[in-house]
Amino acid sequence: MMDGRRHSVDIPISKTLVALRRVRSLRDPSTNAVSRLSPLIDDGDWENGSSNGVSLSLRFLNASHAGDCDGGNGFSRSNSLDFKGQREQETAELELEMLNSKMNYCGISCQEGRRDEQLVYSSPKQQGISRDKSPNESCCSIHEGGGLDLIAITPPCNHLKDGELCYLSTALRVDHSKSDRKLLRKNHMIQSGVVGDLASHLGSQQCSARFALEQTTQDVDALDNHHGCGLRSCWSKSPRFRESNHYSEIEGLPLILQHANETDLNGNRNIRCIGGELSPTIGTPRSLSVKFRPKSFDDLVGQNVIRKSLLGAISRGRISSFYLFHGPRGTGKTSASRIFAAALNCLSSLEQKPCGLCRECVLFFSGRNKNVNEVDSLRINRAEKVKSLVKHACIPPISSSFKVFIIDECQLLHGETWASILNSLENVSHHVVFVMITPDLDNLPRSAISRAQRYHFAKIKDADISRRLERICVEEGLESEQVALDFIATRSCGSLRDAETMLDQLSLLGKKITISLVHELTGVISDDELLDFLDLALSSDTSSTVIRARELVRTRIDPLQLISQLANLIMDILSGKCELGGSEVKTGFYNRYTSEADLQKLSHALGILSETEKQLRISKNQATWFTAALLQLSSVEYSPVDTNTTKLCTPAAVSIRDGDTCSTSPKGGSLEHLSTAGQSDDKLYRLGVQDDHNGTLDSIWYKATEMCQSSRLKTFLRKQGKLSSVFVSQGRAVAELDFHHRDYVSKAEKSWKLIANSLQFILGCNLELRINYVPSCTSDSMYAKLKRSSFNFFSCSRRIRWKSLLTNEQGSESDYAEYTSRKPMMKDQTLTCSSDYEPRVPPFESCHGIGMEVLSTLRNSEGNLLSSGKMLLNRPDEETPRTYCSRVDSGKGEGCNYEHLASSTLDLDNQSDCFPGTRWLHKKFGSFYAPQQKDFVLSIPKFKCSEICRYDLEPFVFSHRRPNNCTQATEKKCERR
Ligand SMILES: Nc1ncnc2c1ncn2[C@@H]1O[C@H](COP(=O)(O)OP(=O)(O)OP(=O)(O)O)[C@@H](O)[C@H]1O
Ligand SMILES: [Zn+2]
Repeated sequence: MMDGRRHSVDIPISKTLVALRRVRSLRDPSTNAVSRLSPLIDDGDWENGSSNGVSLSLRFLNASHAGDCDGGNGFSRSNSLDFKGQREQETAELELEMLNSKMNYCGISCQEGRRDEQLVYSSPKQQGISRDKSPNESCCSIHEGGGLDLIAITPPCNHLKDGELCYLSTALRVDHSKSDRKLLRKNHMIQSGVVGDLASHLGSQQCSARFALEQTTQDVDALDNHHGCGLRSCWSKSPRFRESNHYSEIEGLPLILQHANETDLNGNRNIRCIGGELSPTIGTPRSLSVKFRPKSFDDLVGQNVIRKSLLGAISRGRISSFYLFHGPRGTGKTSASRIFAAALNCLSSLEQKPCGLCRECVLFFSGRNKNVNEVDSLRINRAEKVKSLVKHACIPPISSSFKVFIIDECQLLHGETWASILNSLENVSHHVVFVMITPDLDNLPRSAISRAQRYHFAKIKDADISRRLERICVEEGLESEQVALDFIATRSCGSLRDAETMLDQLSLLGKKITISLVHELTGVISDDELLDFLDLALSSDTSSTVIRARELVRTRIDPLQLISQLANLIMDILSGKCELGGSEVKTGFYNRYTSEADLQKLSHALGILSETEKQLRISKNQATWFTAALLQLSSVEYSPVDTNTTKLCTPAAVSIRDGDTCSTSPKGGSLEHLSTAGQSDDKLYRLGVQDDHNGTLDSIWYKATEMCQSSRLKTFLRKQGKLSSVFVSQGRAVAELDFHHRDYVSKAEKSWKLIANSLQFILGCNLELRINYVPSCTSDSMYAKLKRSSFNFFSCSRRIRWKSLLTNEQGSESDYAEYTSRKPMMKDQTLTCSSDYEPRVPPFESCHGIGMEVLSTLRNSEGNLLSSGKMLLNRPDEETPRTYCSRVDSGKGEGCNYEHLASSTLDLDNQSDCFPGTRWLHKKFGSFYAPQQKDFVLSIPKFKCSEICRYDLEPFVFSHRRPNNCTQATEKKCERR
């Protein structure tokens, strides 16, 4: 064993002597550690290794050191994993690469005892390649015709214990001859690479040998640190690394991002994990999320299917050339892409990849693997850049199995860039893999999406996030309350990065992470406080509610935040997420709100809050809106008949229409009394109606017409029009304006905007205006009936409803269709569809898919509400989308096909082309199903219907829950979607 370790190096003698001197000069003054080398060097044999060189063989001092290192079987018994299997090919590739680049290249390899061999690479100028095969010898050999200084250091591995890593480092000093330097400069090549990194792992013993050879125009030190091997004390510096990157060097621009710091950290941390030690060179990570970035698939939280699928692809060797990782932010897409890249090149024969030990892994995690590139998606938008990238991609990888391009935020790529990359996919080598990452799949070209293997990174479950935070707290030595971590998890909306960032911030406070601390930091109130507050708001104690609301707003809480907290809380209650138990406040609350009526009250409250949330976003006077909304919460009363509908066209309304001032407009009364006759169960209330109006419809109409600039119009409206009803409910008014002639209706519609604005001004709240044709001879009861069966969805104005009123009392859809106006009712209007939601089983269909009731509101370009309605969407499956809508004013669960409804209410000339009803809805809503997520946002792109009118659709905000009667089969469908 004494001679068992022998590093044989062939170098010119003159250079060798210089090298020796340099070795001594490299003594670490703090530890004097280089002195350990002296015996090695002293013990070295100088041999003539080639015709014009000298071979330097270095032996381990004694066999026991080596034995310590390899567990008694010699270092040569190291397990080099797959490294051997690929070495020959790689060797050839490396040689080729080096020869091509006219570089002198030195190779060092560490071998198993069975197949010890010495690989030496040299440029054509060099005198030869020596292969020295001597069992039980670990050799380093270098030929360098042009002059080479070499220092070989073999640390005495006498401190190794089981499970520790031992790094055998070889430091080489390479001086190129002047001519070589010139050559290098000429070629603008700076080459560095690790020729041989061998990590060995055998049983409980881990012994990793790492050889680094870096060849640059300057001196290069390849260093490694480790406790136990004493190398850390030998070399106090971290490895100096000069990135080699053909692509960026060719371009002169660093298109390929190298996260030097981060990957360094990664690398060090990875080594630390394996070896169980902290690297002394590690800098302090900038954040917890950087520090705890997953390094293996096992570290990836909550993405099990993706992990299995990617590992399966690797183990079966079925690697696609184009992957697309998409999903919400902070869910691990970037991390997974890096792990995948590492796993693709990992040399381990084990299933678990990346192993973190093999040469490729070590290179990768130290950020030195030139075959894994992160590309700046903005920069490659330039034609020449993408061309160059594609060119680079066409060159097969040299030393690794795969060349991987990771393009983050690929939604920023231009169409031409996509085209170039996609076109190149067929030409690139089988060993090139593109991993595109985006949080926004909708903004990618269809051609890209369809060609990629897509992986959706779902939001991470709160429980998983909480567990991860707990682990981080343990590792970081942070004291924390479980409930605080749970709260952070809930607040982070499925993004682990958000959660980690919040934890990071909290950790800076240097205190135990408690729930109150979290509340303080995030500016929210606790659940108990919130429940108390909700309780108060739902009670009729107006003054206490206002006082408390003011208090909260004045102190610390943002109204918008509070509204959304309240909405979330109500949603949790309605969905049964808040279970009985917990604090006293909670129990008390749940005990009080158990009946159907209470739940309805809550769902009404949810509607109000959601509406208010929208108002708050655009309002400067948030506190007022906030308080007004709170006061509305208590106004909602349970109506067992139909609590979800706003009564617009009821017999009561007819009586109002007739100016039943007794019941509709008491003296000096306010609008809240206008329509209460016969509907005591639906308490309507007034919002902002000015008191100087006497409240009668006639007076309102008079005031409104007063505002008309044109006297002709004023006269016309006063003479022919009649304000038949005004209802104010939940902060918005619905006004019905009747005309006895169709031509008048048309004329009035031309000025609908003006009328709506005037009424809005008078009433002081949002308004939905309906212009109706009512034949003068229609009786009240008939009128009421007809109105009840009319459709009022998306209506900003109505015109002829029933032509044959006198002959056909009931009317029919064909009548309706026949007399629906063929002219656009709105021009250049902005239609804003905002949605609330209430999962409801379609009343007219059994639940095939997901039923969802959507409250859609129509606003004008000023943001004022013109119309609102509820529609019930039910999409049974992908192939046969069916969308239904229930009429807002029917109240009986009547539904109609949306296509019909859309065309009828929107009154378009050519509905099939311009507004293809169901198809439109399907197109717009088709992508919004994300049942696995509780809340999601649907962004609807601008929808243009150029010939008829313009409708801009604002983003929808949905919260989705499944209908109660969703069967198991349906559930499965839901899941799939
Ligand atoms: N699934 C996960 N498992 C473990 N850690 C995660 C996971 N997702 C996110 N993280 C944490 O969040 C940080 C950021 O993750 P990553 O960059 O991979 O997310 P991303 O989905 O790519 O986000 P973005 O779309 O914003 O780029 C990681 O460093 C890690 O600490
Ligand atoms: Zn590996």
